[in-house]
Order: sequence, then structure tokens, then C-alpha cells
Amino acid sequence: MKIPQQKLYSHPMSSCARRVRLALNLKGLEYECINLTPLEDPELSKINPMGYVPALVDGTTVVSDSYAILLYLEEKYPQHALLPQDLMKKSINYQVASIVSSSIQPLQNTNIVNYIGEIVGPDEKIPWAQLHIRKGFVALEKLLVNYAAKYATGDEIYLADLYLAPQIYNAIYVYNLDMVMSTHKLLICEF
Ligand SMILES: N[C@@H](CCC(=O)N[C@@H](CS)C(=O)NCC(=O)O)C(=O)O
Repeated sequence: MKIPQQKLYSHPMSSCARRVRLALNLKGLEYECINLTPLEDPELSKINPMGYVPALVDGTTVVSDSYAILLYLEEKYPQHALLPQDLMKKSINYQVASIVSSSIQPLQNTNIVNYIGEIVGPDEKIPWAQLHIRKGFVALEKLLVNYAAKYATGDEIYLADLYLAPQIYNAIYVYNLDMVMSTHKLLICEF
């Protein structure tokens, strides 16, 4: 039996790890998926000092944080490019990745939502997450209005889609937001 060269430290419900799982699958890379509980598992904190998933071990290289992992994979494994050639479209992909990873996901991450529950009140957890997800997607819709086709920036799956699909999944299934059904929802079901 061939042992995969890559190990992905992941969690089934992690949107950040899903981005990486999508990329690994699109690039046709075989990997071992190791599911751990973030912030609690000592094995994970040895690999990623933040104690978060995802973290990737590729031979002797260790990379944590989904953005860094995706850029690393893109450079090392150029098959199924995650970025379009067109500079404007490329910059839209960067912006989507940045909005999701800095203005949406961290604000609805479990540890933050639980913290809001503790200091403000348990009934505020879901509205807090919904507020920030909604705000982010209102901006994303404006950003993508002239680019969206089958996927976020055209008819190919690019970086933006790897950020959008898991975030849309979380919005619908974790935070009960009424999002329009999209191909992104279908995409995420596959991985
Ligand atoms: N910027 C990091 C964020 C990592 C992150 O927030 N991971 C979440 C899962 S999506 C996590 O491990 N959360 C643990 C928790 O909140 O308990 C990335 O993109 O990888």
C-alpha cells in the first residue's frame, strides 16, 4: 500500500481545513487526514503553535494556516491552478480570500462565539455570528457582481471558491442563515 506523502491535520467541521481539503482534491494529491480537536490536542500544538487546524505536513515541510498552505500547494503543485492568469481576476480572488479569512471566519469561530456567549449572554451567540457573516457576504456580493458565472470569478474553480464554499456551508448549517443555494454548496458536499 502506498503511504501518502502528505498529512493534513484537520477537523470535520473546520471551514479553514475544508479550504485545504478542496485544494488537495482539486490538485489530485493523496493525503492522510488526521482529525483532531483544535486547541485541546497536544499533538496539534506541537505542529501549529496556535493550536488551530489546518496544518499540513508534506514530507519534511510543515505549514500551518490555510492561506499559507494554499499558497505553498499552489507553488509546489501547479496542476489545477488556484489562481487565474488575469491580474484583475486574480486580485478579486485575493480579496475574497482576505474578506472571508479576516472579516468573517474569525468572528464566527467557535472559541469567539463561545466567548461572546460567556461575556454577553448565551442568546447573543447566534445573532453575533449571523451579523458578521451577513455583513461579509453583502460586501462579497458587491465585489463579485461583475465576475461571478458558474463559480465566483468565472467558470473555473479558483481560490475564492475554496473560501466561499466552506463559509456558505457554515452560514447555512451552523448558523442557520438563509443563503441562496449555490454551486458552492454542492461543491462542499463532495469533500
Ligand atoms: N487563519 C487560520 C485560522 C484557523 C482557525 O481559526 N481554525 C479553526 C477552525 S476553522 C479552529 O481551529 N478553531 C478552533 C476553535 O475555535 O475551537 C487559518 O486560515 O487556517
